[in-house]
Amino acid sequence: MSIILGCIADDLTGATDLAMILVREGMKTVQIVGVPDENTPLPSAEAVVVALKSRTIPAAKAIEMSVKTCAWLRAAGAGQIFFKYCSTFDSTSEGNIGPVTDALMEKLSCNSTIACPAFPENGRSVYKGYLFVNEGLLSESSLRNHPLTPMTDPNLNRVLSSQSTSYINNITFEDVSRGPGAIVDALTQNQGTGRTIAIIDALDDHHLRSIGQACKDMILVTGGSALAQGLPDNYRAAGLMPHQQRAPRFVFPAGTEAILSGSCSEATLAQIEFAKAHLPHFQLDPRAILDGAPVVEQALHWAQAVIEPGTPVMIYSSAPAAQVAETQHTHGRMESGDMIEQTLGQIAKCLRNSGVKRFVVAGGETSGAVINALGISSMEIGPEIDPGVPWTRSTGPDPLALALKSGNFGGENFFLKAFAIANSVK
Ligand SMILES: Nc1ncnc2c1ncn2[C@@H]1O[C@H](COP(=O)(O)OP(=O)(O)OP(=O)(O)O)[C@@H](O)[C@H]1O
Ligand SMILES: O=C(O)[C@@H](O)C(=O)CO
Repeated sequence: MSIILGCIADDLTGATDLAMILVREGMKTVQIVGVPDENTPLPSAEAVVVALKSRTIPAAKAIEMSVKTCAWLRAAGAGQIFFKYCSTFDSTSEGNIGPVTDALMEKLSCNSTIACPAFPENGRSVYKGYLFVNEGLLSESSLRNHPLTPMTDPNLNRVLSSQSTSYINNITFEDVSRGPGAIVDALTQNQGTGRTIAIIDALDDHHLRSIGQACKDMILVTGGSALAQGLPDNYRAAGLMPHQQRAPRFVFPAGTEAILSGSCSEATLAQIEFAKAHLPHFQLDPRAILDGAPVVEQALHWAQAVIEPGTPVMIYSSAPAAQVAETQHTHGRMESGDMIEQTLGQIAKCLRNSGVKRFVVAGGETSGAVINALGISSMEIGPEIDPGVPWTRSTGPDPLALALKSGNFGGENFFLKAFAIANSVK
């Protein structure tokens, strides 16, 4: 089977978020982890989402990984490429978003694409080129304190212009609300200005579906996961996929359960507080990790004494912004982030070896580290827990169930809800 849509996601939780939206819209979707190569088997799927860990790495490396992935997806038959980044436009100031978009346009010989991070179901909207999170501007949300990519400018044109060599313009909601024809007209006005990225307003899913329809002939589309919801209808209209198909059955592997969190977002901190009242929990001390103390052994020793079927354990390094800033001040932002991620990855590996089969992991970078440590190379998508977060199952022998949660996603009871769903599926 030749694939229709090829997606490049800059982190792991973002990739599962996108894959779930495609599945929800009726596309057979498989997620691959890491840059695919000649040894990567071609999945039997209509859409392939490749999860990279390229959001916070140097731009040149992010370009290299994304361009290689794009070449693989094109060779596998993808007629359209989707570059997925965060709905809060998370990137370092040098970006991966601008440089990777430029490089993909170059690679695909295209002069025009769009950028739209809006995800209305999760409170992200773009209005007059400004990114809003719930009721306020991005820069007034907790994302201004993100441990790796603090977002302090809500003006997407300014952010992208500082990262990209393309011409950046805006298509505002007045055009978007007039429907796909008006959006195509607005995009056509860019022609002749050289390589152009249009930042498109979207306030609701109806806008996103119109934008999706307007992009049917665009070889490269960039944005948040919700932008993809309009694309499968284009493929159906073009006769590339059937109008209806049944989702494959999703079976949860039997075994014990664990939550691992390195996310320091406000949503995750509230979810941890909620879960602490119900589950055994163990807080990792970042200073001990950074000082080389035997933290992995200590966490495992604790876990082995309390874990039992039906009682998930929760191990977390998550801490409020002031504590994170203190750790970063003494040990460096990327360095401390990386060491804490590696520690959670090692803990995951040891827990798997001791019988844990169902993991909930909070945080995009943390999920990337955990999946790498577990050696997982591809995943199938299962039931939705909360908007943007599905259960997934690793492919191959001895599968694991994994729920990879973006930092800011999920309701307060997310961790308990995830296991309740897993235990209700027979
Ligand atoms: N106590 C801590 N002090 C400093 N850094 C921490 C601490 N705990 C975790 N970190 C680091 O903070 C970063 C959190 O990023 P991660 O992407 O995992 O979560 P997130 O940003 O909330 O999620 P997402 O990217 O999905 O929104 C990781 O690099 C993690 O190692
Ligand atoms: O788009 C989002 O907000 C998420 O899928 C994500 O990428 C967070 O890391």
